[in-house]
Amino acid sequence: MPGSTLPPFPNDVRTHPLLIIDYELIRAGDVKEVNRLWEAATTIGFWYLKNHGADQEVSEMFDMGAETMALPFEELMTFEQGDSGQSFGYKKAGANAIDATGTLDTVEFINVSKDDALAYPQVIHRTYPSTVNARMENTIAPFTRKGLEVSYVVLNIFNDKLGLPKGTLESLHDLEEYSGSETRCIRNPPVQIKEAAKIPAIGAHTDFGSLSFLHNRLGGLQVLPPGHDEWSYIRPIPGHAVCNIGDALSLFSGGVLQSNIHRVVAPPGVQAEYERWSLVFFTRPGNSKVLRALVDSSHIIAEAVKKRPEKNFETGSTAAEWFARRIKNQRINNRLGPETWATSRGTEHTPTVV
Ligand SMILES: O=C(O)CCC(=O)C(=O)O
Ligand SMILES: [Fe+2]
Repeated sequence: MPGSTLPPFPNDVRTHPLLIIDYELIRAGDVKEVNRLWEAATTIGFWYLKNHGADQEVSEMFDMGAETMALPFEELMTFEQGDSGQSFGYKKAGANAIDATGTLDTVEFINVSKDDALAYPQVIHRTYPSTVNARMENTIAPFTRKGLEVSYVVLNIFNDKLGLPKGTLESLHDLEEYSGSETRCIRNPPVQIKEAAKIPAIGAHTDFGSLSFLHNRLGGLQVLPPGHDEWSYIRPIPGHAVCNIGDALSLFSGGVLQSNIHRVVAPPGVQAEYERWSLVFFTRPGNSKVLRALVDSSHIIAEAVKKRPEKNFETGSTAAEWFARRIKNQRINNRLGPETWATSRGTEHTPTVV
């Protein structure tokens, strides 16, 4: 289980360094630290976050994940996401494609909606396995609140830097509006045969929403930094979250904020022999919000859009539609051919390396 003695991340694999941002400093408005966050957000869209104060919540969420994945498979399957584009619920390994040819993913995960977590015992979107219910109020809701708190701090900084009227990004992520925001606890089994280690566990993608607050114990997360043609690992650092920007913020900001492509492969070296657990809180816009560059509210965004006429920042899609389209078309049951994969894509460029 996560937290037990795990072998260290090896030193002989390619890694990409990320800026380490101090949450306490950005929360207090430290100008230098805010500028470092802005640099990370506008170059690669990934950074480490330290001093986030969520260690206890994270550890309990991993316990929730382990308890849930230990339930009988048949029971978990009664809480499945399904094929309609709904994200909340259980996803078995092999339910998603990881590429255009329909190769299957190897991870199972449990997604819990922020709306269900915060309203519990009221059911907003769906019901969950008993292990999730048992920890809804004491584990999942506190982690959800922590993820949202971090996101609002970061969103308000971006709001300022983008020259948007006060509260614009926050209102696009109105706590009161139902949204695709969710927690996800992921389990990837150890690789049995060496060959399998070469196949990604989660295929190359950009995240669907605005901000992701990710916690890793073992390696396996890789990024393809802008201008690079080789994947690099992100080295997990104990107590540090990895934060990244998703499609929605990239679109709202006219591409100023970077939604970078990433994937998950087997952990490197001897770490491959261990189960890989990861945990994410995804902050996504309110369901009704239209994904488009906020050109009318910020001259910075208007200028950025003008400079990139080849890019479409007018999706004509609400956050709910964007999200459902991506989820639905990566489900293997919905696959008709490579075009289904293409329909599941967001703002990511097509990587030329595999
Ligand atoms: O497990 C990880 O490290 C990353 C997971 C991820 O990229 C995702 O669920 O979107
Ligand atoms: Fe991701």
